[in-house]
Amino acid sequence: MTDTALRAEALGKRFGRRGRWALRECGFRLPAGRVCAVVGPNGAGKSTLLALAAGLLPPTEGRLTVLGTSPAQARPRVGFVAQDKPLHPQLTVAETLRMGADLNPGRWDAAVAERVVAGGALDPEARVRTLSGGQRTRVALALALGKRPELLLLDEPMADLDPLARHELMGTLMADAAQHGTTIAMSSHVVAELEDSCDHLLLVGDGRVRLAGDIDDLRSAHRRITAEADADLGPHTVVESRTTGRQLTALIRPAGPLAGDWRTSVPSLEELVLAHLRSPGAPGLATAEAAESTGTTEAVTEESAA
Ligand SMILES: Nc1ncnc2c1ncn2[C@@H]1O[C@H](COP(=O)(O)OP(=O)(O)OP(=O)(O)O)[C@@H](O)[C@H]1O
Repeated sequence: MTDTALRAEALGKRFGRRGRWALRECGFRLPAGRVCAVVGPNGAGKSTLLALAAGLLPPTEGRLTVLGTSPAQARPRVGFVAQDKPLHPQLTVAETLRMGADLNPGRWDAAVAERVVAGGALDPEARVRTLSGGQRTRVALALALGKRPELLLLDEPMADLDPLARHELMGTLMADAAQHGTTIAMSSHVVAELEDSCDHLLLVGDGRVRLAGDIDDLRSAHRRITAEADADLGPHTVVESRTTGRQLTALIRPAGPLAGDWRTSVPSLEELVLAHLRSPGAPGLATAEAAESTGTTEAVTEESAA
């Protein structure tokens, strides 16, 4: 078993010869066994990245390695729930699960698939086309989990689920991942919801990787500070700063000791993500374990996001 679930090297994807680059020069590593939040603004390239990892799109340049091999070869070991949850509308729920079993001989975990469906009290004889958006999501998740994947790619899986269903399915996902050591890469716009379940972050902005690494490491590499308006932020990397009256508040990456009269705190995941989203020009950061080229002994390596 490889210790790296995903490795991107100078990965780029452009739709059409003259189209815009959806992803460009992406380099990162996602260690196996992590639950990774993939976040970023609309159009940042999150779905494109997940579709590349699922082997549904070819890269335009660079390379993406999935579970130590090519995305196409890894496909039997990868579960993917796309944003639009494509399913066969004319099949019933029970037939859909039987199809999952037929397509994954020797791998299919009927118990987990049935548990996911049963949680929503779905009628097994209901046709997929008659299901609500959230109910369809449940069937798509059952198919993906039943495949007993080593890597689960989820594109905004919780978007159309009610709060109780979110809570219940997130719990099922996390328990299952912990029990089987499954790696999860999950895109979402609800950052606060990811804080409890994810331990790894990939922040994508304008087709580039802005932050990559263990969430606790990334948080502790930053500080929220409050200081006098004329405070000298000197050698520190400033992600964002704002002056109101005589007070300066900022999110920085310290490059040395901080002034004693500053009030400082470690940012939450949401504060960290929001600050980087508000400042698309701020320099990116990949922790050593998440940087594409490993072997560095530094705790963090900085990359210019220029
Ligand atoms: N099939 C396609 N053909 C042409 N352009 C595409 C296609 N799919 C995506 N794009 C473009 O690629 C860029 C990245 O899109 P992508 O769907 O990956 O973003 P995203 O981060 O998932 O956005 P959202 O949060 O809105 O789902 C966008 O500029 C989008 O218009």
